Amino acid sequence: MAVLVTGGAGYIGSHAVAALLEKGEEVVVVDNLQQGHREAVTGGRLYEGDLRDEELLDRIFRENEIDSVIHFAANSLVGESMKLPGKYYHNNVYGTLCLLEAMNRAGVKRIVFSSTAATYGEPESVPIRETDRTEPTNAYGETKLAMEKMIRWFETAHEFRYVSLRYFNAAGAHESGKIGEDHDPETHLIPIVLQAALGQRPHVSVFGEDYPTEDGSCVRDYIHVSDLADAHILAVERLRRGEASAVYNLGNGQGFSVKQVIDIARRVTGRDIPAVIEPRRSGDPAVLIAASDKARAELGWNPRRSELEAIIASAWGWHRARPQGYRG
Ligand SMILES: NC(=O)c1ccc[n+]([C@@H]2O[C@H](COP(=O)([O-])OP(=O)(O)OC[C@H]3O[C@@H](n4cnc5c(N)ncnc54)[C@H](O)[C@@H]3O)[C@@H](O)[C@H]2O)c1
Ligand SMILES: O=c1ccn([C@@H]2O[C@H](COP(=O)(O)OP(=O)(O)O[C@H]3O[C@H](CO)[C@@H](O)[C@H](O)[C@H]3O)[C@@H](O)[C@H]2O)c(=O)[nH]1
Repeated sequence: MAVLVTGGAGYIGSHAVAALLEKGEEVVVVDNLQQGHREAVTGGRLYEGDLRDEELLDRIFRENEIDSVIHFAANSLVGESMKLPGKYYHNNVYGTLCLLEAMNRAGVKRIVFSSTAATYGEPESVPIRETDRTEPTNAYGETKLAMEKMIRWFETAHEFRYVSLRYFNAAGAHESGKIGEDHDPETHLIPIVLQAALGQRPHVSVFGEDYPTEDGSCVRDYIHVSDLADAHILAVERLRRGEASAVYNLGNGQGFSVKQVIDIARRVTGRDIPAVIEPRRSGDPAVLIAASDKARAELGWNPRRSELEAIIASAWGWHRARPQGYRG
């Protein structure tokens, strides 16, 4: 039986594909390569195409013996979603609807879903637990919450089983050095900081220093992409055991401000990284830190690369070896 990975040529998806292959799983990927890279798919079978192409999805389910789906494919940028909410509703919500309908037609009812800390919005308390209020402050988080709820209704009506994984901020690269983060344009903090360290950017912009945090910049919980990948394997195994649907936070439970991330990157790289204070980016909550005890207890998840220095060093290894990403 194969696992279908949507968005498997993207950053986190490609690391999940690598982890599945390491476990001996058969893997099928569908990706429209708008953000993904052919080279990032290190094995299995790749279909280049869009989730909203129903005929393609039916063909994929016909041509492969798929028992579970891991659904990464989405647009996922907080800032962009505030300018182009329609793009997010169309790709994320309608794309997920097409996927669920195709799964239902094919009788495939297990799904692991890439959800996000952005579903919570401004947290009611920190660290954030899965039972806390979900009130997104950006259109991206709103679409992800809608996708989670849509999957729940497919459980009620069609006996789907799901695991929704609400990841906090993914960072780092695969230990093989073969895959890592490469977005165009890049908007994520850690790769931007490392591009500045490489001299590819004149400076890093710090979006806001008037947040109610210790140094005024936003605080996030950074989690290594390979630790995230491991959680997906555990989630597929949970669904195969026939256990109940569930929602899990995935983070390290430690918050770092934008300024702290830049300081740690200066230490790790030994390079000067100029920073410039700029206005807030629309849609950003001040603080996002995970309580992940539930994933540890129920999934047996054990993140092994938790130190931010090690996470940044892992990303630095990739950026230094591949300064042009998959193009270089
Ligand atoms: N990066 C993070 O820190 C983070 C945190 C929380 C949640 N997430 C979620 O994890 C998932 C993966 O994030 P990522 O950082 O790897 O993003 P990414 O952009 O690198 O990967 C997404 C992949 O999906 C593909 N894709 C998008 N829409 C598609 C469509 N309609 N049909 C086919 N392929 C499509 C893209 O080409 C890309 O390869 C997303 O769903 C995102 O919302 C990411
Ligand atoms: O040049 C930059 C880029 C980012 N930031 C700040 O750094 C923090 C992290 O930003 P970024 O790396 O863009 O990640 P988030 O906006 O926190 O979102 C990521 O993390 C979320 C989970 O927390 C996921 O859902 C999203 O898909 C993923 O993009 C935020 O406070 C940004 O305002 C800057 O100050 N300067």
